[in-house]
Amino acid sequence: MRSKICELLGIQYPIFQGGMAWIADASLAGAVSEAGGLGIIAGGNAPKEIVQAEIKKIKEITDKPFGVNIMLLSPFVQDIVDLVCEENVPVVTTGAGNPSKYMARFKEHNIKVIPVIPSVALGIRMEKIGADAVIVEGMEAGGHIGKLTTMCMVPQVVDALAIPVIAAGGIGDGRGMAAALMLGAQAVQVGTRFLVAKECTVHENYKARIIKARDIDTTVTCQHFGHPVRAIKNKLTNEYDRLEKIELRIDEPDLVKFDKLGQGALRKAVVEGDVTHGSIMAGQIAGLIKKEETAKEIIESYINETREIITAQYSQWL
Ligand SMILES: O=C(O)COc1ccc(-c2c[nH]c(CNC(=O)Nc3ncc(Sc4ccccn4)s3)n2)cc1
Repeated sequence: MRSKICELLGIQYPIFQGGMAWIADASLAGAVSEAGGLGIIAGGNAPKEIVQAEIKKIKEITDKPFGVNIMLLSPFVQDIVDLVCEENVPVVTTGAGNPSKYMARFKEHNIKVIPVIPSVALGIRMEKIGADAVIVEGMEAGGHIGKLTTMCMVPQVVDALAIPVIAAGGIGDGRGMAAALMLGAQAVQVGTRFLVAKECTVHENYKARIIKARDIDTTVTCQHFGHPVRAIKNKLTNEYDRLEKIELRIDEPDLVKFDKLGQGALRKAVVEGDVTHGSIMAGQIAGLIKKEETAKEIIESYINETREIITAQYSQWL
């Protein structure tokens, strides 16, 4: 199962692992790349030396292609841009903002640049300034999200752009992957399913909450204040809801309260395992995920299920 994206990046399978902040380290990304997908190390909000250590680790784990995700809200974004150029990182994905100001620098260093886009308009702008492909991430995804769904945004971006589209958001098995390919995507990006990969180093409490999650267990906080984020409901999201109800009634809402509530929340869940007061960022597809598997088992199940659906089941509709 090869696509233009596989040729472009030199990967065996058209499956990216999402560069999830605080979560996507060399252990997870290295295992994904070794299994034939594109492992992606998270830049997140981390300083240069932390991300540099993960890049050096992944180069020891695999000689296959890998990527680094640059989260454009990070206070260290310029340092991470310098780092991916210095370390000859082959692929960069970007999120949570517009990477236009760094694009020339990436292209000078022959880096393949694949921005996450929340709309057709930004996709058109990214194509114009030289993006190699775009990741269309629907609001079904975990973490920081846009407003459109994967099902609606993918075909519209496919029609609007000539460069390849990678679909992300709500793709939890071969059914979602087959659907994304039918919508015109050349590959998929998977986040939530890789949270329960054996090589993922998130706290076991975090993994347990994903496995236990039902379809209705995620919610979106800060829809009106700052950056909308999807996570599993807990005391933290309840506190966000309480604050939002109060601040919505005020002419000049106090955004500092929301920043304070969110500070360190993801680390609290990922590292300390505090799934009551920490932020358990996860997508709506968490309800489909029932067990921990290796990255290799996850990737092979996506590929085998997608092949089965497109060859066997698809013909019944002809
Ligand atoms: O036109 C513009 O400037 C706006 O452009 C964009 C707006 C949004 C996006 C976007 C949405 N989703 C993504 C990719 N996904 C993500 O970036 N997911 C994330 N999860 C947790 C994160 S950590 C965080 C979260 C919020 C605040 C601070 N830190 S980042 N990019 C991309 C571009």
